[in-house]
Amino acid sequence: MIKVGVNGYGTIGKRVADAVRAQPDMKLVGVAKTRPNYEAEAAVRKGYPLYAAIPEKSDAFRNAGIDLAGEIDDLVMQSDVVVDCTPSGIGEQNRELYRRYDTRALFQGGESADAVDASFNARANYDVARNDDVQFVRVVSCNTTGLSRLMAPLDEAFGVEKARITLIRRGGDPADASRGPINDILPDPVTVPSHHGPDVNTILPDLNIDTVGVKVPATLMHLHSVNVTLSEAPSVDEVRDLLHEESRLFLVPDIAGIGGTGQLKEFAMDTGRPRGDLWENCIWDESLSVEDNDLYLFQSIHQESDVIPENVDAIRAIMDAADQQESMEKTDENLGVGLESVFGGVRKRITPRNADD
Ligand SMILES: NC(=O)C1=CN([C@@H]2O[C@H](COP(=O)(O)OP(=O)(O)OC[C@H]3O[C@@H](n4cnc5c(N)ncnc54)[C@H](OP(=O)(O)O)[C@@H]3O)[C@@H](O)[C@H]2O)C=CC1
Ligand SMILES: O=C(OP(=O)(O)O)[C@H](O)COP(=O)(O)O
Repeated sequence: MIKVGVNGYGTIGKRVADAVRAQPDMKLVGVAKTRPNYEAEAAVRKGYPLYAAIPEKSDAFRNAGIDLAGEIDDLVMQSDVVVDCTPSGIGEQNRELYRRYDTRALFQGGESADAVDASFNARANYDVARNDDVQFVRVVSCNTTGLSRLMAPLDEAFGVEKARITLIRRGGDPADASRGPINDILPDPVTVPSHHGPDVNTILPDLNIDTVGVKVPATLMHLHSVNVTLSEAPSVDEVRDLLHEESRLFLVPDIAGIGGTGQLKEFAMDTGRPRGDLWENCIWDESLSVEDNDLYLFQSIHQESDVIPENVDAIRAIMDAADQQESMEKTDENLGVGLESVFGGVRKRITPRNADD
């Protein structure tokens, strides 16, 4: 049983805590927060032991009538792995805390690649974390996760000569009031190519990729306009079959009438996904096209949740508790990852286990 602590219980941290609880081979030791706000209340209601992330602020919890299980040092001592989900840049400051107790730690995309021993994506480079010398691993950002998951199978099957991606980035998360209201369209970053390409190269070092980013007044999901020049010229159906086999790529069927991210999120909520989360890349099936060697498609990324299964797999990888296929299948099964439309014509995914049937 892997004992897991979550330091930082916000957009990502609360989802990681729920995902860890859903894994039979993991035990959630507790979650750490700095203040007794509505998210702390939710943690208590879920029965998650609450720890004071900043010991000097412990009284705020007691004064609010919330019993603490301890302070952050206690959480770190009791955990095999801590998933640091603090705001960008704070994770790096916590490294000494984890080192003090020889506790492995996962960081998120807001931390620098230089602050860790390895950057991680389960589909593209799972084994990079399975090394005794690796104490700190970064689960790359939502955009880099979405790009790595797509590029890995394309490169393996057809070879990628050059990828050019335009990222239409949401302006902020729905609950992130500090960044709204938003009313502009910004080249962001204005410098091109953007940081996303080099970030994908922390996962796929040899991939030839250029990215540009804009920010728009939206909060629900990111949208990627993808062009990939392949070494071969596959048919659209060959590309479709390849992508369909990937559990974390959802081909949005045209018959579903899903025209945008709002309807995608509605679909997720209608199907009973917790918080309306979409752990998968959502690729518009109708957008798939191949012109000579050039593949084009649109995909949407749910920034608040696509990194969640990646964190679960990174826990097993950093503990060397499972290989890539075993971990991804276990994560997908226990979390419920792998959207399939109920509409006719959507073939059952051939998983490695089924492939021999
Ligand atoms: N949101 C997104 O779209 C994505 C974010 N990420 C990355 O995930 C990380 C977390 O982001 P996100 O969840 O959005 O951030 P949030 O602001 O939603 O949550 C961060 C949480 O950390 C807590 N916190 C603040 N300071 C500390 C501290 N010193 N010690 C412990 N906890 C603290 C805050 O809780 P409190 O109320 O207690 O202060 C807050 O709830 C960042 O690196 C980000 O780049 C990655 C992918 C997507
Ligand atoms: O943290 C994120 O976005 P944010 O910094 O706009 O909140 C997401 O990880 C996306 O970041 P990216 O667009 O730099 O990949």
